Amino acid sequence: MKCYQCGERASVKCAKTNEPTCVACFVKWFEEDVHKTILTCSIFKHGERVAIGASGGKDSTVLAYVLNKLNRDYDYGLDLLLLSIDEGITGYRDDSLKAVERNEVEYGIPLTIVSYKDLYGWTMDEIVSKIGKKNNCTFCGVFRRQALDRGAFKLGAAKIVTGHNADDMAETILLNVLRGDVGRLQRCTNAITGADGTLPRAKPLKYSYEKDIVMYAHFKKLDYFCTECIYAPNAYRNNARVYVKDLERVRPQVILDLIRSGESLAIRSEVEMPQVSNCTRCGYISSQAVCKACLLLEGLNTNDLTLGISKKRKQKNKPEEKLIINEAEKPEERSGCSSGGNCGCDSNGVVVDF
Ligand SMILES: Nc1ncnc2c1ncn2[C@@H]1O[C@H](COP(=O)(O)OP(=O)(O)OP(=O)(O)O)[C@@H](O)[C@H]1O
Repeated sequence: MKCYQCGERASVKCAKTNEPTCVACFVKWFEEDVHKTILTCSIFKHGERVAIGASGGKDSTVLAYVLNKLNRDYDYGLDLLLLSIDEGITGYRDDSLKAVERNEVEYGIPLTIVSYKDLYGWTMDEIVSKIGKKNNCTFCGVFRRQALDRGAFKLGAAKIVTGHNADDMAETILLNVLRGDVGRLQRCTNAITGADGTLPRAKPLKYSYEKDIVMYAHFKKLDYFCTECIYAPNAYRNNARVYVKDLERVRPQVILDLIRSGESLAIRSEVEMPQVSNCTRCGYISSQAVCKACLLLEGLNTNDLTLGISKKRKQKNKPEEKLIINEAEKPEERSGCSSGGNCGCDSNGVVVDF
């Protein structure tokens, strides 16, 4: 087979375009594709300080490498920083952070590590030994989201970028449809979120297929850590993942189509959305008087492990949300994980935006 770009011998099939290509053309195409997303979604302003959420996994490693390259090649003028959150998971995060530390040296991007232990007084190992594996993703996701914000704020960053990819987006859209979570369904496709007062978060890989990311990391010999979190149980998200992968085998275009479907949905203007203010305890942005991280923390410190988890407690302030395509349904109350990524929590604790 010949490379569809240069006519030389093809050695790989690009997952997103389904075209045979040679390594050199694939690498160039992948970088240009991310550049195109950055431009069309107006992800950066020239001269911005940007914190890259660096977990040491494939996505954020590719993101850091490609952003660093595009920043030089296209003179974005970005001041790039690596920001890692150490959740305190022995045998998982400690190993993946070693990969980030090596990349700090290799890419010449300064790294800051913020730990749950320092911020909250608890490691995930300690939390899991107290609460067990059920709901632990809720704690981890809520804490991580806030930790990334706090770390980036401390660094003076104007924006956080994460390695969420097109497959993540497609799964998340599907999960939000399956749960009827229309508020998140509307938000989860945005390339930039955070208009509600938190630091803006951007996803430059939102149109990049996971298979292409893995291929790029392979061709560029990038140094990353490749293991699932030891505390992720059998996730409801995994069903969506398997389903999307099955569909992708039949029709690769399905991932992009799902994203475009999600992007096209809108909530009717008269629907009331949560009002955002500041947590009365920690000052962090929150749609409740006390933010979820403070509630969870209080629960841990007072042995009331339903605090911030229990559905009953949460019911009061949840606004009604309706999807434009369905007038009648009010979404079920749900508590849950805010990891927004591949957290792996089950259907008791689910939050599926980023
Ligand atoms: N501990 C962390 N520190 C900093 N950023 C993180 C951390 N965990 C996740 N992120 C950010 O959130 C994104 C999505 O995280 P998720 O847990 O879904 O992992 P993933 O899809 O396997 O990504 P990766 O391959 O980068 O680990 C990551 O790409 C990264 O940008």
